[in-house]
Amino acid sequence: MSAISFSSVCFSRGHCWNNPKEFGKVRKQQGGKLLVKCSSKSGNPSSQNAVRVGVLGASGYTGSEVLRLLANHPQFGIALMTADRKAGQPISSVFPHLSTRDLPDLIAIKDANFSDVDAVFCCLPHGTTQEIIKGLPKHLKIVDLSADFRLRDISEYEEWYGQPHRAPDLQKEAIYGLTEVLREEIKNARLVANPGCYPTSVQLPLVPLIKASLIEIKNIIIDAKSGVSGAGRSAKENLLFTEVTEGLNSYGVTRHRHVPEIEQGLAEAAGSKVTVSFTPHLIPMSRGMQSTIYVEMAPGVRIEDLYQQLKLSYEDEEFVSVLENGVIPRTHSVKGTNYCLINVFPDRIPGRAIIISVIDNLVKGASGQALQNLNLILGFPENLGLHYLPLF
Ligand SMILES: NC(=O)C1=CN([C@@H]2O[C@H](COP(=O)(O)OP(=O)(O)OC[C@H]3O[C@@H](n4cnc5c(N)ncnc54)[C@H](OP(=O)(O)O)[C@@H]3O)[C@@H](O)[C@H]2O)C=CC1
Ligand SMILES: CC(=O)N[C@@H](CCC(=O)OP(=O)(O)O)C(=O)O
Repeated sequence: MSAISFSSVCFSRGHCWNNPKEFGKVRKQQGGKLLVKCSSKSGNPSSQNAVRVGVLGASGYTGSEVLRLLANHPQFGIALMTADRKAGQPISSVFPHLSTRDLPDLIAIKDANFSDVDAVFCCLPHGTTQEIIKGLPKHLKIVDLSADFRLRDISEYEEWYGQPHRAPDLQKEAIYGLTEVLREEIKNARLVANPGCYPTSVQLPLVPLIKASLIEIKNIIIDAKSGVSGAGRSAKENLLFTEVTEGLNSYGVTRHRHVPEIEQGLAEAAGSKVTVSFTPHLIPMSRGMQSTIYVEMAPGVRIEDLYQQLKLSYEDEEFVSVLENGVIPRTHSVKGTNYCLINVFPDRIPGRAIIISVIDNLVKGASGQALQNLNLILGFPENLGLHYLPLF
């Protein structure tokens, strides 16, 4: 990263954004000074100005999504990509849709040389990640997409993940990466624990409402649904087409490992313990996630108060939008993008509200938010490389 100058270089408007409003936002965010330069070839690791990025677990779904997003990033070049079973293979044989990019072959982590790498996205299964990150050189900035550093209390990690935490010192250093909520802390982090997909979709609507004491912190019910890519790419019987298609499958009923992560974030917003009822479901689509959340409003609070609070909280946020009154968020509208769309509706039971939040589990729920976080850590505009319209 030493080759990068973060100041006084030009910003090619045509290449980076085509939306003058967004361009204006970046100017504002950077105090009117344009800080980065667009390289002519996205994702080119040899670019003189590129931050050299490693993608650990590039043969998995979130890893491949990082590769897709980085193809549109003017400053991050891919220096190395690792795999486990697929080590030694070119990316074209693992993900043919990425074969048009000039990318390095997949290698095993033990063969990776990080001396020339600035930052890594760690897209590995939880449980294996702690040991791997512990062994990485200290100069690396790390965004970890697994659950291994999300729970501040390591005894809680052991309880929910069924094994003792293997890097307690690193856990103390890790910053939880819910960007819109912890932006300032993330800017100074070396290791960011990127949130889980369900916890992202739940905390984004609930944190501002809890902070403003507009909803009760008891009786929160979360009914959540995920596309099948949420379960990763490795083969499992319950993920076969025949098991998933034309049906709805509840899982993790009464005890899903995202419960402590959700409760941790909501408790921080409330300043006291919060418990939630949470049931996830697998639905027959490849990507996308919806959380339908049932809450009790605080005494005297009206649905309009919830709506206005959410609007206010996210009015300056590019990636979280509160829809117009009455418009129902749909997973179609966020497919392939880093957006979270939210809306709030009055329940027919007086005093209760229904909140709907949608994200793409692989983007805002994983690789997109991870890129948002790495942009922040490295001092770039946080939306760099994240301008995608929905695939619908
Ligand atoms: N999928 C999603 O929507 C989300 C996932 N996450 C989290 O992100 C992480 C990655 O998820 P996802 O991409 O879906 O998972 P995948 O199963 O699709 O990919 C896992 C990757 O890790 C590699 N790998 C597996 N075991 C090892 C090991 N022992 N040592 C080194 N590399 C290994 C695999 O290599 P190979 O294929 O070559 O064996 C593959 O590249 C997980 O922790 C997941 O929980 C977070 C939010 C959302
Ligand atoms: C559909 C599906 O199986 N989804 C995964 C969650 C994906 C995710 O966010 O997982 P991490 O916490 O591991 O990062 C699950 O329920 O375990």
